Amino acid sequence: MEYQLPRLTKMWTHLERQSGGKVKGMGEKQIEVDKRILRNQIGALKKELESVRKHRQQYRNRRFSVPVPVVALVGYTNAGKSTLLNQLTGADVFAEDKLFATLDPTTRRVQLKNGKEFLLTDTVGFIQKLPTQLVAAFRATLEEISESSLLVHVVDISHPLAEQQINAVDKVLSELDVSSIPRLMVWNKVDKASDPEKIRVEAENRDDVVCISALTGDGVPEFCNAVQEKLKDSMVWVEALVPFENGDLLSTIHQVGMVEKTEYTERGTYIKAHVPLRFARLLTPMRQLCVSQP
Ligand SMILES: Nc1nc2c(ncn2[C@@H]2O[C@H](COP(=O)(O)OP(=O)(O)OP(=O)(O)O)[C@@H](O)[C@H]2O)c(=O)[nH]1
Ligand SMILES: [Mg+2]
Repeated sequence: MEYQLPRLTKMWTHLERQSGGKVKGMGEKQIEVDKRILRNQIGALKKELESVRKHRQQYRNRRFSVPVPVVALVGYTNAGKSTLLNQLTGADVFAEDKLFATLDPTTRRVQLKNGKEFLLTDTVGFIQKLPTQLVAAFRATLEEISESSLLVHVVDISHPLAEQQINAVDKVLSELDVSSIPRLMVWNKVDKASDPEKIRVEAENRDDVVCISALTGDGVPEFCNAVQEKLKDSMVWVEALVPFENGDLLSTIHQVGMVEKTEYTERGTYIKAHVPLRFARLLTPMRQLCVSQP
């Protein structure tokens, strides 16, 4: 609409010519009416965007109180992000609509068979040359990305322009303040590629690339493992003594962290693990307890 606004005038020039000046006044009035309608619509949409934004902020705040890592799917439009989300929250992986699983329409809770879990956020697909006015409309998605623990870049590797699409996504990401967030690249649609074996070999030779087919589920377990490994990058190492009465904390550590060692002592459970930073803060008193031990 912002694109249309200054161009409205041209739509009426044919009328002017047709009726030789007589209707010119009328046409101009009509333009004013059209412009006003457009401006009102733009205003209403902006208000709506702002309320969506506030709403999502509230969701995120609530989500912050639960220390589950957030993984954001990013990528060029049509790369298969939504398909991957569906595949992960479908039959192979247990996913449930409870608590923060329904926090917003595109974030789902993914619970793996090994008891680990993370939140997976599907985002709006990127396109080349995102117009600046559109960036406002994408803001909610972009905010979601900047607050996640891991960015999964989904690529349609069967696409002839895959390389250019990767660059376009990287460019958008470089314009956001997300360079500190770990990344994982996923080559999707291997099933559709002309030479899947060649692509698999190439992916194996590279760090940070996992080959999958979101449609058939091929490679998805390996993808989950890679996500777990990568999430470790955003976690901190803690050693803590958790009193028995805080048993619920222990199960949360197992759910969201990577436990290396547990030992049952008289004073509680001694645990060594990688946990999300926010959660580590929660454990602070117990960490001191551990340090003060002889
Ligand atoms: N053959 C094949 N097709 C796939 C695969 N993954 C996704 N697709 C198809 O690709 C199309 C786009 O998939 P989406 O999941 O909607 O892509 P998206 O990245 O969410 O797209 P946007 O929402 O526009 O950003 C759909 O028709 C999918 O069925 C795959 O692994 N193999
Ligand atoms: Mg999608």
